Amino acid sequence: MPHATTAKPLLLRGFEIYKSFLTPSAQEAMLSDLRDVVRAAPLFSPMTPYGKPMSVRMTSSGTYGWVSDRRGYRYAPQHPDGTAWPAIPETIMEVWRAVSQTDRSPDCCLMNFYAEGARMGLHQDRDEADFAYPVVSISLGNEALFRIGNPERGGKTESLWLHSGDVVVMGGAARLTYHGVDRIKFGASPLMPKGGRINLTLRVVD
Ligand SMILES: O=C(O)CCC(=O)C(=O)O
Ligand SMILES: [Fe+2]
Repeated sequence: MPHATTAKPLLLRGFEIYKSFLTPSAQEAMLSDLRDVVRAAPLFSPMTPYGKPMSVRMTSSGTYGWVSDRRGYRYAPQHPDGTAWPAIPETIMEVWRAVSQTDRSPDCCLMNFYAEGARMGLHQDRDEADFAYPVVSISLGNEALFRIGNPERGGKTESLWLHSGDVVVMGGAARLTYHGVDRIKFGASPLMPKGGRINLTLRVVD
């Protein structure tokens, strides 16, 4: 498995943060797989139930993908264009197997694309059936200011910059901890010369 380190993660409010988990060549291999995913399941701009488009563009791989429209947020077995989601690439599955501490496979790999100005408000990931399974997050491309709150709404928060190749495990007592992305440092990066950030989250859905 071509990741740089399995050294002990940093712990921040129960989130396990593996800095530089993926080597530059592992990131390149993953990005190449993601180009195939996007060809099969194009990025789309989800509508919030309030009728406002989200600033990130999204797609998924796996048995389920995450969709959002005026009917609300949910996991769906098909892309909005009606086709099945492509399989989760093996380069991504390897990360899950290395850090998730479960034998269960993920059902969904949600891909968020952050263009200039995109962000994600503080939220909990709670559309999954069983919160005993972690959510595993992989960052590629531009750095993101990631904010971590508390298991309940409100209270003090802490932020850190996530870099390309970093992996975060949101599990255990922190599985329902609020988190979000305040901003990205948009610009050319070695991995993505045109700029932008990709975040992948692996999830057990049902
Ligand atoms: O982009 C990130 O780092 C976090 C994404 C996220 O929280 C989500 O997709 O639920
Ligand atoms: Fe999330």
